[in-house]
Amino acid sequence: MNIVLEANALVRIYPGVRAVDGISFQVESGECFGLLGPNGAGKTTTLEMLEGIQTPTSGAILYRGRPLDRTYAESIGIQFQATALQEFQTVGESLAMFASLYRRRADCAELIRLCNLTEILDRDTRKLSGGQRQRLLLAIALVNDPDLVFLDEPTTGLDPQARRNFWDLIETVRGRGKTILLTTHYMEEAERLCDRVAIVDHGRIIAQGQPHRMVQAHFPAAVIRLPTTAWPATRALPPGGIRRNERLELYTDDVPAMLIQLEQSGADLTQLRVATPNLEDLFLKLTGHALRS
Ligand SMILES: Nc1ncnc2c1ncn2[C@@H]1O[C@H](COP(=O)(O)OP(=O)(O)OP(=O)(O)O)[C@@H](O)[C@H]1O
Repeated sequence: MNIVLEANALVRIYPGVRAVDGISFQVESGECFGLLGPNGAGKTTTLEMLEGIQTPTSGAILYRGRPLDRTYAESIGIQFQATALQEFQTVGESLAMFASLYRRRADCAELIRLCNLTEILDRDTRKLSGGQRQRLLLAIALVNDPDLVFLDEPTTGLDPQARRNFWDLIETVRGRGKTILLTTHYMEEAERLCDRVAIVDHGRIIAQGQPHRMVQAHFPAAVIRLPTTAWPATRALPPGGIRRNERLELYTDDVPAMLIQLEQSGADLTQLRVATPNLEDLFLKLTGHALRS
């Protein structure tokens, strides 16, 4: 296992807030590692410590086995949640300006192709759509050809199509051997992009591992959902059945047997849905509250 980045018992206390409360994980070379959690969980604060922008209150960070030093900034690329772009600059000028800040540089023409910026190179950066802006910010994060790339909620605010396009782009970047550490509060994003995720809540990691394995470890293979009105009011719920947000949920490894049982109980199956449990279900199970409020 080739560990690129290591967070050991990181703590960050702001006045009155324990934003990060003892977070530890390791990021392996070439993987996409995700910090998944709701707003305010402490993801950005954790990322900023790992980027060398914030100093931990306590704990240690190692890059390739050593404490962060002055050369670290040359090895990493950062896509911030909000980057102020210089006004009155085009996309091309903006990229060139950021490139000039580094000794090590990516091939700019290649970067422009990769991030699909060719058509908008001469556009004023204030006139970009959400997706175009994120592609430019990713190009800026890659401008020094970093080994390790930090993406802080890279698709927040994008429409579903732009989000999917951006996921493809992140996968291409990862396919080129970059190690990626991203934060997200989108479960689908973590499941689609991340080799491993750490689920963060109230400044702590409550579970970490490969998304599908984490879900498998906590749930049977399927979840059957019915409106609560579909269940006969006078009958007790089947074993393991739970009521949640006007819905009845039944987790099972044997869907046909459960369907027979439901039918025999007199349940109305017309609006029945069968789904595979996911990270969102896991978050709810572990914390008692939803990932997205
Ligand atoms: N500079 C600061 N001063 C005081 N409190 C802060 C500061 N920055 C963050 N916090 C608090 O620390 C906690 C964690 O915030 P953080 O931004 O790291 O969470 P997050 O998971 O990244 O959420 P978001 O998705 O909203 O960015 C929150 O309670 C937040 O209000």
